[in-house]
Amino acid sequence: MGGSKVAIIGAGSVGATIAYAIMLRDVASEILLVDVAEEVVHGQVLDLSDANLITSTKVRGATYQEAGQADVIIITAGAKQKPGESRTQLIDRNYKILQSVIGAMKPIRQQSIMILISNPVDVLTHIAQQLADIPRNQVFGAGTFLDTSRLRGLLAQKLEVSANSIHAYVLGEHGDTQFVAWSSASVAGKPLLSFPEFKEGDKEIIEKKIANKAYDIIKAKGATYYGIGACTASLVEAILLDKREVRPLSVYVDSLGTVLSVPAKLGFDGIERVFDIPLNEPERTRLEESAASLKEICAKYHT
Ligand SMILES: NC(=O)C1=CN([C@@H]2O[C@H](COP(=O)(O)OP(=O)(O)OC[C@H]3O[C@@H](n4cnc5c(N)ncnc54)[C@H](O)[C@@H]3O)[C@@H](O)[C@H]2O)C=CC1
Ligand SMILES: CC(=O)C(=O)O
Repeated sequence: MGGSKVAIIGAGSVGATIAYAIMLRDVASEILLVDVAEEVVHGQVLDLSDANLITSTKVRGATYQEAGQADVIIITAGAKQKPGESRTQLIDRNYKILQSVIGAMKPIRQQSIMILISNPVDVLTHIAQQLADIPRNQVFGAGTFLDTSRLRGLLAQKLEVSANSIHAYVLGEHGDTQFVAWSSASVAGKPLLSFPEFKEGDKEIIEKKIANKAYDIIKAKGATYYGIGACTASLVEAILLDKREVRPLSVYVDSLGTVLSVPAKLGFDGIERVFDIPLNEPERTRLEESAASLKEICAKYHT
């Protein structure tokens, strides 16, 4: 493991929480923090380095150029939603920030893996794939991994089994057009919809709760960061340890001509395979609608 460097661009709430979660997993030798707010980087480095007794991961401030040479580059720089604001409403501000951040890191090391977190994550991933000058399968977004964690948490409570033992995905946009692939959800090889604890009416209630969760957290405390911190640290571990985990991630889907979340295999080389998950007719329609809505936004930002 010696020598793995993870750069985090944007040292605000999300960037610092991702750094902290990576440090607790002890999978990287060094974390490089970059932010336009130098005082924020200074404070985060001082604070995070106090965890030194329980981790061997070092943390320091760095330049964009150093970050561009890291093994994994995580982009969290940018504006966050105000209460009631949608993720897509951030696009104008965060497109400009992404352009300047990628430009400042260039030339990016050809083997680097880039993970997009800033919102709207699907659109920004698409743009980053065009700008970064590294292979497309090495640039992906956290997508609906966090929403899927939210889904499995709710199902775990209902079925009284561990969230890890539930196979179910939120797919499409990490945003308002996302949907749950109920028809393929299962526990112990048994379709979720066949469990007596799970009622038809639960689908709509659960889907609404997941779609609204970020809005509810932002209304209550201004930002979400623990969930994405934990999810992103596990993605970094999957890359550095070549775990080949299957996660719903923002990837380019050839058949849809855009970037959105479908299950994908993640390992040392980045996205190593994109899976064509079986969907019923209404779910297929929702995936296509999600793609159409993202394509409309992406069309305005083509480089
Ligand atoms: N994909 C996901 O599941 C999630 C995405 N997010 C997104 O993450 C982003 C960050 O959220 P927070 O950390 O809460 O915001 P924050 O405001 O706490 O931090 C953002 C940081 O970006 C920095 N920044 C701005 N322009 C920069 C530049 N050109 N170079 C380097 N740093 C720059 C700011 O100085 C600030 O420190 C938002 O877009 C938010 O919507 C948040 C939670 C989950
Ligand atoms: C902010 C955001 O994208 C989330 O918590 O899902």
